[in-house]
Amino acid sequence: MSERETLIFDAQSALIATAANRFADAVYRAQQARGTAIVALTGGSNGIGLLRALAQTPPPDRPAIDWSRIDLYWGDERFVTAADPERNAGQAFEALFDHVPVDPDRVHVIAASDGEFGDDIEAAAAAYAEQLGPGIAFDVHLLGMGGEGHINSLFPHTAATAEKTLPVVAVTDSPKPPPRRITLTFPVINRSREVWFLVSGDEKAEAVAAAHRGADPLDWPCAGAQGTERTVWFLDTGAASQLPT
Ligand SMILES: O=C(O)[C@H](O)[C@@H](O)[C@H](O)[C@H](O)COP(=O)(O)O
Repeated sequence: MSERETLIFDAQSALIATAANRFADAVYRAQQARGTAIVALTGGSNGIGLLRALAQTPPPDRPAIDWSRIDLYWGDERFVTAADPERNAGQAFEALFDHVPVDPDRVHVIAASDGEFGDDIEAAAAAYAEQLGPGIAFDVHLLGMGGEGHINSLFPHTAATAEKTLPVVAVTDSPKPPPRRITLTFPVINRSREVWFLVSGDEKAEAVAAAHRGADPLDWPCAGAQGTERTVWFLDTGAASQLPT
């Protein structure tokens, strides 16, 4: 039975600090249980803030992360050139992975528009699906969320959000720029053991409330993501402000 946990913090910094401690713990538990931890990362201020926090010296009660036994994937990526500062992967490397000993063979970035597949976004999406392999289950899938409820590049009332089979799709008309993106879809997100939402700001409150009342994911994509074991909402008071008390 999947559990939902909703944690509310006074400040974004406290949200990120707690998420970082829980992340280290989840990685440690996964590595103990299965030898490796498989995680899906997200961009945005909280997703990158979490990585920055993990780059700092850990507090004494946080387990040290064995970076050599972690498989890294991304929930979505902007289909821009490798050097474009908009790339989630580039931001993640700058924040953390340039500074810790990850195994390059376990870092699964989504292709850039000047990468192996050139400008062929469909080929890049198909290659990412190959990299995931059949039946992948992330130990933790991190998610940021937009004010209209988008997660990864799953926007309201779009084919990507309605996708029921393919694990990865190309988006070519994203309502939020840049228009071209590659995203994981619900069939793979919802095989994750744990799904964590990292959400701050009043402008996210309506979407947070919609997800908590079980709205239609086509209207509010955030309502469609759940972990098989646990779904955790890390919220600041602004983002939580429309939840029933
Ligand atoms: O791909 C994008 O355009 C953004 O990265 C976006 O999906 C972001 O992750 C969320 O809007 C949450 O962002 P914040 O954490 O900054 O609120």
